[in-house]
Amino acid sequence: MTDSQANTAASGTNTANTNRNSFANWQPTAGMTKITTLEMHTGGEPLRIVTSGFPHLKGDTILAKRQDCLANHDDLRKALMFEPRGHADMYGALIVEPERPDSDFGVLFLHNEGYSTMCGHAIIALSKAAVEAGVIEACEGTNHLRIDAPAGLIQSRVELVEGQVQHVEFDNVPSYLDKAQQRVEVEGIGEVVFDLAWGGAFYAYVDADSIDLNLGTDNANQIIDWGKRIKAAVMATTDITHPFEADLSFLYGVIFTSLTQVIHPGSHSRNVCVFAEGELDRSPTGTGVSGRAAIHHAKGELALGQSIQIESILGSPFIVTAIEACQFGPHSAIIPRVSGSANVVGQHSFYLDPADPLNTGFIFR
Ligand SMILES: O=C(O)[C@H]1NCC[C@@H]1O
Repeated sequence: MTDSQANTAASGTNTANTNRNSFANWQPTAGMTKITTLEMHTGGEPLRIVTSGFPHLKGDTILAKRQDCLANHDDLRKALMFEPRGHADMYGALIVEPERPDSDFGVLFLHNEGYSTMCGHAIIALSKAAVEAGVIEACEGTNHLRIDAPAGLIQSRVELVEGQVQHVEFDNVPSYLDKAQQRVEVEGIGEVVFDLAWGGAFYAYVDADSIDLNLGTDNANQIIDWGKRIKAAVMATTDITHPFEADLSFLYGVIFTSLTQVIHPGSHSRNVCVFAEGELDRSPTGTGVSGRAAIHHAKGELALGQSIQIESILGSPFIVTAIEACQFGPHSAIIPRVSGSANVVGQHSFYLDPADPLNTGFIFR
């Protein structure tokens, strides 16, 4: 008996003309907006790259385009990040025209609360995809990319061996320790000691062992809850000022670190980042490991040229190297170099139906 005969026999009379594959013939109705994406992850952290369907953004700089997106197209960010198309921990990248004449492209980073200033896991995924998709003309050996992010110019390199991507790394913006060993009282936790550092975004770094916080996957809810509480307390008590840009002067998240809770013998430590509206980074956080390198360098624990491997809540690794020292406004800074790996998981065609009451989505967090 064929599949279709079996189907007819099992389901009774009106199924003679049933074609179970005809769902694939569905076509959008007039008025629907179509947005296509390439779906990737870097060390487990999702990246939804918008490939078509997003309106052109106005502004000569990436920060101006970021403002335009927030003011005029924020519903599209929500539609792509929130359920039912995304989820509370979704992350996205929107490719825009660069602001520097010799850059390959510009990028805005999207998350559950708004638009971040820089994103290392996204840069790793975008660099790999740019080579594989032909965004730049790639060759065997080292391919160089220049990407304009809100926080500044990011230079990445993609190593191709026999047509396969073998290694991706990027040099971040100058990163520095802003305030060391600050103390804050946090409701439900008690006194928390943190370092404030900039690595393309501002984070409060808290030693998880000092507050008895388990950084395992089985404790994700408590990590998110404590991350949100500490973020609120730090924001209420701490001056956060980028040396050049008011638009970059905000606390993005809290990074819990641990030298003891590591699963790979090669790992120096673990980073678990809670950012935006309680998003939990599955990767070790590219901007976060940049801030870590700056902190360790400032404390005399990481020399120039020295690398450490930092693992995520999943154990996925990034390697960060302090490659050179520089001055960033009033701050002694370093340039961090970060490497990690990313994979493609799919491609989507999303539709927004004006008749859908949940068009712009929802999240539970
Ligand atoms: O890798 C990073 O830098 C990012 N991952 C999610 C939060 C940060 O933007």
